[in-house]
Amino acid sequence: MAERVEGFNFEQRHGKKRVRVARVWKTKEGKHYVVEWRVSISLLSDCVNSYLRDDNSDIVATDTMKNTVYAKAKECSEILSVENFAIELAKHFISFYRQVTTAVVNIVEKPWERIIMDGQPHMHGFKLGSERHTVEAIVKKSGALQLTSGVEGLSVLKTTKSGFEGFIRDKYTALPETRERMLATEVTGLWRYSYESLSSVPQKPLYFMERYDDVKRVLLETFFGPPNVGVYSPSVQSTLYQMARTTLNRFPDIDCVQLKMPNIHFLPVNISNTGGQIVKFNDDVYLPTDEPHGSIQATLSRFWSKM
Ligand SMILES: O=c1[nH]c(=O)c2[nH]c(=O)[nH]c2[nH]1
Repeated sequence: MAERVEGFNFEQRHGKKRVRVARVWKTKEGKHYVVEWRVSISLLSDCVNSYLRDDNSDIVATDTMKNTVYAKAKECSEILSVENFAIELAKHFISFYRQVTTAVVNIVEKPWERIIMDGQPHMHGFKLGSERHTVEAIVKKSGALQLTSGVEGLSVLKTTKSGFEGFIRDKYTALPETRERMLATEVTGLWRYSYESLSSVPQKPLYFMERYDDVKRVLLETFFGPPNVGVYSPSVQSTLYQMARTTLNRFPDIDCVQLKMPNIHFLPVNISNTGGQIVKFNDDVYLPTDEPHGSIQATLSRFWSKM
């Protein structure tokens, strides 16, 4: 949203980043639910006078934005998905302030999972899982919506059914071709929902929580293949594409999927000394590494998607 000021193009936004809030809900039977969110808000608003004329009369203070996170968390008397909370917050900013034209709310949910003890779900005990659920809700004054959910830190590894062959060989190429290697990555995924207005969002409070679990399941099933036989991966690229394609085919209300899948290398270990070979690699002993890593990402969207 650029505007012209003093003969320049000018774009601005302001907000509060990384506001941390936890919310607990308790049923009459004593079962507790907890979420922990890291909320970032960014407002596009008509407040150019604060930049140009030392006039803050159109500024929503970022401190007020922070307080609003806690006030809205308090107001949510029933458990709700992180998507619905993001939409509620954004809706507040665009409807409460005449100056605000667009609200952008990003939230990362910390993966607190209910503890199971002796096969029994604990009433109020939780442990931290690994991957994080993310959301971005962009809401305009008109009620137009862009809703993108995601997962980050989804670390996965398979010990076989992966290879890499037929790539370009030149004077700098040393990598042998293989049909047997480890495949490890940390998936970052984003998927954009097709709901393009506040009024079209499904009303069920836990709809997007279920979707998140379902999308994750599809991503994992496609990566690993069936439990007993797996599925062969000819490259990270091919597996990534299958994961994105299956997601779009399975979920009609998702228009666009972006996946980032770094290729995290496990190097074969071979060690020799003058006396001979100490360790000979036989698809068994590896050197795990973080860096350098391959970087592979792609976005797949339906023809009519705007992303
Ligand atoms: O699946 C892979 N894709 C690549 O692009 C690549 N490049 C590389 O060195 N190893 C691999 N593996």
